[in-house]
Amino acid sequence: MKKSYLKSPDLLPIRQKDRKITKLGYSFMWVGMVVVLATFAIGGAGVISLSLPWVILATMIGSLAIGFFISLIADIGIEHGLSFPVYMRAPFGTIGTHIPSITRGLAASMWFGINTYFGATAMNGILTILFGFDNWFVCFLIFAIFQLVNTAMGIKSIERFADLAAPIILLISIWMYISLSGTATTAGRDVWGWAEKPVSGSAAFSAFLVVIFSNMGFWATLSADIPSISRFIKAPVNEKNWFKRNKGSLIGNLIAMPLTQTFMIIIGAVSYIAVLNYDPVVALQKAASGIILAILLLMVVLAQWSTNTAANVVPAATIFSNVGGPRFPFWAGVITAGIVGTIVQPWTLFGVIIPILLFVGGILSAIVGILFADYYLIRKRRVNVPELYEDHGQYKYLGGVNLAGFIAWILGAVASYFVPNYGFLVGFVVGAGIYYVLAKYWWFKKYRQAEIEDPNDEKYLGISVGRDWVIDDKGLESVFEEIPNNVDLY
Ligand SMILES: Nc1ccnc(=O)[nH]1
Repeated sequence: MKKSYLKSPDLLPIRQKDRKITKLGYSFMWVGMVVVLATFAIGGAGVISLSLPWVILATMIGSLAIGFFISLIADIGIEHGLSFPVYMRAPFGTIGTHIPSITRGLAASMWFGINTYFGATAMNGILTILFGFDNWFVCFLIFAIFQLVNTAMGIKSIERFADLAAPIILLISIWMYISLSGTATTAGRDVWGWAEKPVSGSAAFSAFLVVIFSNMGFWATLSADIPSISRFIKAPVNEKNWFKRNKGSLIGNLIAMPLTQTFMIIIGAVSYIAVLNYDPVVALQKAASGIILAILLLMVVLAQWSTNTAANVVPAATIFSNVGGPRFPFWAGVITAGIVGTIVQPWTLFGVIIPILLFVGGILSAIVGILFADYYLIRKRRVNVPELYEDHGQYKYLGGVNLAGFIAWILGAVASYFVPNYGFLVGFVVGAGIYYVLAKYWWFKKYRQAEIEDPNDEKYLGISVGRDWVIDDKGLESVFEEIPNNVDLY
């Protein structure tokens, strides 16, 4: 029997028994994701015009805010086990999903390349110290392959690496903080009071906003496609309370992430204050040497690695596998992400990272707004999941495209582009507002949606009514918790 293009095996809903990420594991994944050289850049850029306490305050506000949005969207993965590109078939259509999701896939691949490049320079530094070997491009290729293999081995393998790397990373970063603040003091600069070109009044306010929205834009990527990860988080069955059901994700998003993010921003700032360069690889090379430097550089390698697998390769590979159809499994998506991330020549991108972050944050924030409106406001968390996998089902709309989603996305992205200082919020509000009105009063009047017409819990909810969505080649079955696990239905 010919398989539907929409039924890639790696994109089917994740069942309860296959959800393997624990609360603690997810928090470790966040520590692993947050510690990455690009995070330091926000701190370093911040202390150019603001003193460190203000940069910290702005970071806490920004990362808590984005953690809140991440948590909202993560419920799609937790409730239904759906990944980002598959859920996006609802607000954008079974074909339309590809345009916004490839946008995100490209951003993720670029990040992969940037992070791999900096990891490769650190690895090169280590090999130079130990063996006198010096060729960063060879290091780039080797490092890329290690990370891709780690990702292709699946989400549990990523978590295991984070469990190992996160504690090491944290310990070394404390050490890094101490040694860099020593360097700053020696240079006669007070870590807690210094700013390179301090500003005041409205310029200070707008610098404060830039730090808030850089932090939000930074993780805006994950607030869109967190379902691709959260679908693997263990969650309680039959739990109607949103907070209790999402506990595994909330602790990571609202505690582990903001705390680590703030700490890393401090390190980036301190390294800028110490050596006037927010690339800690450079800062470290000025502040240490020999075997100590090699250990510090090892931390950079681990940090880049644990960010890349979870935050970049998983999302990109999930998306590419969705584009490629059932013959294009997750691992093929992983390889694609690696190739794309290399050919964009990421070593040229780091200098323009803050403007890119704000820009991409804006584009993605409209998508987050649309997801929020579609999932919570319009469908009220009920989803006719089997139809997401049907070529001619209710999400086909007009030739596979939901125009309400596209119009809202374009207007939201444009709006956020014109107010870059408030990028994420404007994109979110405009995207959500326009989508809500268009979808409710126009599109879904034309294209009827079963879960909106009949918002039945038993039919359209997932884990909170004990359901595992099971998509079968032959049709549309779903299995309830009442059926014992050991009965093989198919
Ligand atoms: N999605 C991402 C955001 C920030 N940094 C990354 O490496 N990836």
